[in-house]
Amino acid sequence: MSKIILASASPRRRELLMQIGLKFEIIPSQKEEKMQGNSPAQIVMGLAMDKAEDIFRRAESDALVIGADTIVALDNVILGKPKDEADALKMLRFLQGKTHQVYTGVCMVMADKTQVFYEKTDVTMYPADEEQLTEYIRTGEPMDKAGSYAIQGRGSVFIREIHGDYNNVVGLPVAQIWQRLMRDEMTRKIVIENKE
Ligand SMILES: Cc1cn([C@H]2C[C@H](O)[C@@H](COP(=O)(O)OP(=O)(O)OP(=O)(O)O)O2)c(=O)[nH]c1=O
Repeated sequence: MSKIILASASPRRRELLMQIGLKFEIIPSQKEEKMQGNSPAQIVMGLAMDKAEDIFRRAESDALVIGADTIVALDNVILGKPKDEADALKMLRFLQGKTHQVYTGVCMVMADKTQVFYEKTDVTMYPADEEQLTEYIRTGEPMDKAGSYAIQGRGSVFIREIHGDYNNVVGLPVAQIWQRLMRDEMTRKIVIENKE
């Protein structure tokens, strides 16, 4: 039986993959995240590949390893996780009142096949003043999130509209992952073996 391994330390990703009824192991990649590429899509796919391939090298040869990375993009500026609270405030000031894109890259590695893809979601924020943003940062929620907000948490108060896959914003486009797993005979078999 082939194992499914999620190469991620993110509790959001774990929950989303559990939500679609899969059994899997978690082995987070410790690899330093180096952004490379000319577009947000290329960057997230590259980072997802780094994480998945790092874990695949150490896994049993018949494993299916899934890695992912999420970033926020607006006007050619790319936002990852904030370095500190001042950085989080800068990001939220920039995003408030505007529409940005959330990109999650996914890489699924198997011995004889690798699939790399991404999903993009448009997110529009309400305008917010300095006091609201500072108060939000004080909750600590933004600190480990790309773009310094969590749509699934208190950050939801800033969200006016989204266009696209909600789960993609939270960190894993499970619908696209599922569709791709079902399309391929080999991965479909692995899913059936690893159903919860
Ligand atoms: C925009 C947004 C991001 N996020 C999260 C998803 C990701 O966990 C995080 C972006 O950081 P990532 O570097 O993509 O992932 P991670 O470091 O949390 O986990 P790992 O590399 O081990 O897989 O931001 C939310 O939870 N809600 C949101 O609304």
